[in-house]
Amino acid sequence: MDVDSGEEEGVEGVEDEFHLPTAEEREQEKASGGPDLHILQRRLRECVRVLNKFKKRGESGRSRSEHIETLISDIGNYYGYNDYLAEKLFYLFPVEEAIEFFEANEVARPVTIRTNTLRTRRRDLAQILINRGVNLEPIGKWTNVGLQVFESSVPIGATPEYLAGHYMLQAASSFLPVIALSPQPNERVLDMASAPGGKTTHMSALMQNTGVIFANDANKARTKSLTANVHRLGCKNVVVCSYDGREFPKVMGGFDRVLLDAPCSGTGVISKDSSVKINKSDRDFTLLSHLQKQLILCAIDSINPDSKTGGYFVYSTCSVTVEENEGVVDYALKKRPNIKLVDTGLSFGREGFTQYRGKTFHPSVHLTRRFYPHVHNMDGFFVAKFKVERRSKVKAKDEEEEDVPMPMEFMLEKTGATTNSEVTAFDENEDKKYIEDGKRRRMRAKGIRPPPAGGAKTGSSKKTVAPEAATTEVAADA
Ligand SMILES: C[S@@+](CC[C@H](N)C(=O)[O-])C[C@H]1O[C@@H](n2cnc3c(N)ncnc32)[C@H](O)[C@@H]1O
Repeated sequence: MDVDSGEEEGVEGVEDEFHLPTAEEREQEKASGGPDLHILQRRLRECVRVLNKFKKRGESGRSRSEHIETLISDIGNYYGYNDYLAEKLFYLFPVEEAIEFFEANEVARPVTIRTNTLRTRRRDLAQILINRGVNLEPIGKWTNVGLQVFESSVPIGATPEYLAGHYMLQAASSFLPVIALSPQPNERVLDMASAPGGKTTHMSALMQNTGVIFANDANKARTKSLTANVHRLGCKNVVVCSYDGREFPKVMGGFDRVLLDAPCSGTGVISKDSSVKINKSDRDFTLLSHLQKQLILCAIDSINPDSKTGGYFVYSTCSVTVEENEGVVDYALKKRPNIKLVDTGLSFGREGFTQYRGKTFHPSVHLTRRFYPHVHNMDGFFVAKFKVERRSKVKAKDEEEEDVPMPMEFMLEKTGATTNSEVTAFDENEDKKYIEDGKRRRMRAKGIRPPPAGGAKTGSSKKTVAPEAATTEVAADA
């Protein structure tokens, strides 16, 4: 559908006849089998146009939220989403862009392949495939192994080169978390949810078949295709295993790098699997984000913070919802004071949300990256990269300045206070013991032996404790 924002005044004459149906009229419409396609198309276009300049174009007596309600319901009907998901996805974007997103989900993404550098070079692979009648081109400057297939006179998943493991049929978005993780030769790496192995085999190639990758997946049946891909692509540094990711690091730990390409709702890959449009409910998102939060902590705890070459962790999903992405990342930051977000190293992608519909995330969440079908012509995707440090180092670091300033919500969260006034109205007498303990700990950290407990002077009782001091103390204990 072509979304016309109606910026030109010339179209106003025709558009003025538009009438937003009342709730009653919409009920009647529903009862008679829903509005026909042309009415829906027109209404979608008109609602977008009105919402773009609501003050000027809004129907008198009808609110902005009435227009939005109708628009979301019409999006659901027109593109075939349940109301719940239509609304959830709609609010990710400005009005006009939301329509572009829903439209892009109706179009298949380009077919892309990843050259397996363990077996060949991209230039050689491209030449052989061109000779077989495949029309292709490098995907973009950001990858030196990807090729986009425009058309092919042979089935791209059954050429002799495919069978010999010279390439992997892989969505362009799937390259991104591996590029961000950037595993190095001779490292010990965990791919916590790895089947069918697109990312595992990519990592194996970047590590030049050295070191070791534990390719895990909880679903044993799916590890068959994982093992098959590992063999076909000639990856000799991969050990396949099947544990629930939540059993790590008990089963294994001490990794230089970990990738958690988490199980997710798949709202980024609707063009591939349109069943997502109707089969996801509120409960699914609650359960998924709960699992993702459990997995992310286990992934973080599986990393060796003393790794000489790494100490990095990447979290990714093929979903665009905030609770599966920024919400999970923010949760991990709160639960593990020894991690920080770092730049993904990816040259494109939109910044992650630091605020969303009344929720505020840690400011460093802007370092995460979002990818969209209508913007980047690839599946919807999310990538976050963390550096994991020793917990004791974090204690020492608390004496220094934070890399990223802590917003008030975080101070409250970490101090256990629930309102701003609880921090500022700090009762020094009541908390004397804790202040003393804090001072003694800081002295010990600086190598000074503190006076015996109870004997130290706490200074003027009027002196207020800076919220930062309260925060770092709690963080150091966490
Ligand atoms: C997005 S897919 C992984 C795709 C894979 N990384 C690739 O590139 O080919 C998510 C995977 O998580 C696995 N999974 C689901 N729950 C899990 C759990 N609790 N622990 C480990 N893996 C899990 C699923 O079986 C699925 O294969």
